[in-house]
Amino acid sequence: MIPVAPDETGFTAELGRRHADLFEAFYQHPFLRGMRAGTLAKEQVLHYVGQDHQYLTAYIRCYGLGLALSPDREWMRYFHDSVAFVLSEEDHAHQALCDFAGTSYADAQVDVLAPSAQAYVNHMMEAGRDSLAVLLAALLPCPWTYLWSAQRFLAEGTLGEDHPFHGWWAFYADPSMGSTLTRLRGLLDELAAQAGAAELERIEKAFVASVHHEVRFWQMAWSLEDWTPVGSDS
Ligand SMILES: Cc1ncc(C[n+]2csc(CCO)c2C)c(N)n1
Repeated sequence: MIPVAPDETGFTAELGRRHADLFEAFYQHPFLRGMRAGTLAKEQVLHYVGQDHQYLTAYIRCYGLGLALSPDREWMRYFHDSVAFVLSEEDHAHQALCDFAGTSYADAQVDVLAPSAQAYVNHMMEAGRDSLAVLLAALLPCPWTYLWSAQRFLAEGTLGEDHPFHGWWAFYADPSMGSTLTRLRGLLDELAAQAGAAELERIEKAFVASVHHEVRFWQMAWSLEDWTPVGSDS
């Protein structure tokens, strides 16, 4: 299953088609399989929550970079609304995971980003030093992979109210998530239509790197990645 409907046109639709294999790798990663089956260990879920809260903080900063690059007030409104959404809403998704782990959100907080989360954050922040279009391309896989996965899983019809991660899946399948994604793709389509060949190449590179980082974020949580020196036994 690919993340683009057959009748969709435009630059981001082509991006989605060209890199559908990476979206599939995201969906099939053992961590997300475990989110579907409800079989993850509590420590894996908590590792994800702690890292993801930090990731979202960085994501909000990137919206701030977008605000600084905004050519007009319409763009500013987009970033303003987006900051407000992540700042006040996205914790709800984490809450469902904390409930599963029997931990408070406050206790799930960490102050050090694991290597893979740090690499993703660095990539997005760096994209914000290029152009508005490159920044949006780096930010796009975040809502796109989550929304597409949640809608795909819900369409399978096996998500009951009693699923341990019901709140998390329902949050990302919500129509308000859909409008965030549609808006972001529309803005990037607009910018891409005016971009030259060199910028288009950087846009695609930034997008592809972020989809890779999304898959690696699962791997980080799945393997409880931290800064223990690689190859040591402890
Ligand atoms: C690693 C990681 N990637 C994507 C999301 C989902 N997400 C984060 S911000 C945002 C955009 C608007 O809310 C979305 C969909 C996440 N939580 N963590």
